[in-house]
This record gives sequence, structure tokens and C-alpha cells, in this order.
Amino acid sequence: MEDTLILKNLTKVYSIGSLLFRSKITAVDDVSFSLKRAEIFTLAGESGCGKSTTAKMILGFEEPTSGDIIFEGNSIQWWKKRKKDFLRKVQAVFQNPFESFNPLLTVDDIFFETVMNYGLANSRNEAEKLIDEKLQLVGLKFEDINGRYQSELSGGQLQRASIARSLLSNPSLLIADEPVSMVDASLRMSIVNLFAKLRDQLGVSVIYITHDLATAYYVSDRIAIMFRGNIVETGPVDKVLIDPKHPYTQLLRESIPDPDPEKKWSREITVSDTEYEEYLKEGCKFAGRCPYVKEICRREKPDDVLVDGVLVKCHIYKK
Ligand SMILES: Nc1ncnc2c1ncn2[C@@H]1O[C@H](COP(=O)(O)OP(=O)(O)OP(=O)(O)O)[C@@H](O)[C@H]1O
Repeated sequence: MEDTLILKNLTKVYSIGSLLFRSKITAVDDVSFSLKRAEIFTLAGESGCGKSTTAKMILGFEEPTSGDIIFEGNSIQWWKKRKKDFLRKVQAVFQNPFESFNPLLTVDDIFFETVMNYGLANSRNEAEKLIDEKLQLVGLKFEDINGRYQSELSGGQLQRASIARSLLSNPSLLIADEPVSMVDASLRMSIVNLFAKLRDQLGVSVIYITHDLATAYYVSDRIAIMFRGNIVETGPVDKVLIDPKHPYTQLLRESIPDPDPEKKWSREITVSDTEYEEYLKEGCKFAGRCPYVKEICRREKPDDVLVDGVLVKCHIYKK
């Protein structure tokens, strides 16, 4: 069966700094992966590794510097001329569910607006039926949102509601960027469980972007670990997280810092000195922190090597 999404050598270079001191960082560097129908694929890694930039390029919010994105057999350029169809099929679920709703509208109003925008129903009754159907998929019902403002719903309910809203147009791909990082820890599993349910019942594919390896392990089929713009390891989630091959994944499994919620999808871009230095490194970008570093690592970019069913970008495994 045709892959739902294929990323081929996707690259995004940003210019940073002032006019006098301009520099470039490759926030996404030659990233390739594909996603099957009804598959949950996780992009994981610490803050600033290029996860959101990858998502933004898939969603059409950022223009790739080079590389291709193929969705359901057609390039992103082809979809650009069919933007409404694309947005019906590819929906985003964001970190802050509060942000995705206008606070002056009741939550049901927002749902009706979405139904109208996409032309999904011919009458209010039909729209209400559709909304209720999608809410039931996430464990809510129409009465839970009817006439209520977002401030009257809990964080968990709002995130469920925002997932239900994203389902109105029957998307085949959901891109969920840190969808549970602002949800109470005790509710996180129940939210990510919804993705598994949507995969199994509706055949939806999900790109789950997270720094939280526990939920990633629990829900994903495959995972890609990103570091400074590169995918350094990718494969079935149990293989990658139980027996990590890349020294960075091994380190990441021990501790992964929480992202700064203020920084997420914000317009203000800050690049820390370490981040900047690592992005500019020749050879392997992890060389400066790697306990197994060899001379070659500092001068030559590692290629992907297949080790026990997992692709690893590391010189250690080079024959
Ligand atoms: N518009 C931009 N201009 C310049 N640099 C950018 C821009 N957007 C992102 N960056 C930089 O690109 C790198 C990757 O950022 P990105 O947001 O994709 O990482 P991330 O893994 O999603 O991190 P986070 O979880 O904090 O959002 C970072 O160093 C970031 O500062």
C-alpha cells in the first residue's frame, strides 16, 4: 500500500543573527522518513532539535530549503494548489489546546464554524450529529461543549475537544506537536491512547512530536530520534528505546529536559550558544558530547547504518 507521507532529504536552513553578524543554521538537515497508513510515528528529541520545523514544513507553514514532501502520492507543491483539500486531510493538534480556540466563542460555536468552513454538513442538525459523533470518539459528547466557554472545560477536556475538532474533516494524517505537555501528568496516557484508538478504528496516521519518551514508547509504532536537525536513529519503538544504538539515544533515555512552553511555536527565536555551536559542527554534531567519539567523528558526517533493524547515523557501526 502507498505510504501516507514521504519525506525525502528535507532540509531547512535559517539565517540567524543581526545584519552585521549573520549566520546560518540547518535546523532540519537531510531528513527522510515515511509513514504508512494507520501508523503512529514519533519524532523525539530535546528542545531545538528540529521537530517543530519538520512539522511546520509538512503543514505548509514553512517552505523547505530543499527536499520533497509527498503526501498521498502527490508532492506538497501539487497540494498547494488544493490547499483546502490538504487541510481537510492533514490536521494539526497543538500543545496548548487553549490557544487553538478563540476565547470569545463558545466551544460548540468553534466546532460549528469548522464544519461550515469545510462545508461538512447541510444543516445545523446534521452538523450537530457530526460534532457529537467526533466528540464521542474522544470520550466526550455534544452536551459537554454546548454553550460552554473554554475556560469552563478542564485542560484534558479541551485537548480531547481539540482532537475531536481536528477529526471533523476525516483527516488521514494528524500532526500532534507536544499535545500532552500542558496536560496533567495523570491524564497524558489517556490522551495519547486516543491516538492509538484513532489509528486502529479510523486508520488515521499520526506524527507524534514529543520530548516525553514514556508516552512515545507507549503509543508509537516507530520512532525517530532527532539531534541538531538530523535523525540519528529510527526504527520500531521497542528496539530504539529498549536497546538504543546511538550514543545520543542512550543518553536521552536517561534524561530529556522539558521544553519551554513559552518558546513553542512562538515567533521569537532564540538559539543558545551550545545549540548554535553544535548546529555548526562539521562531522557528527554529537561528537562534542559523545563518550565514544573517534577522530573520524569530528570531520566526517556519519551515514545511516542498518543495525539490528534500526537505522543509526553513527561511525561506531561503520564496517
Ligand atoms: N524562524 C526561525 N529562524 C531562525 N531559527 C529558527 C527558526 N525556527 C526555529 N529555529 C531554530 O531551529 C532550531 C530547531 O527548532 P525547532 O523549533 O524545530 O526545534 P524543536 O525540536 O521543535 O524544539 P522545541 O520543542 O523547543 O520547539 C532551533 O535552534 C531553533 O532556535
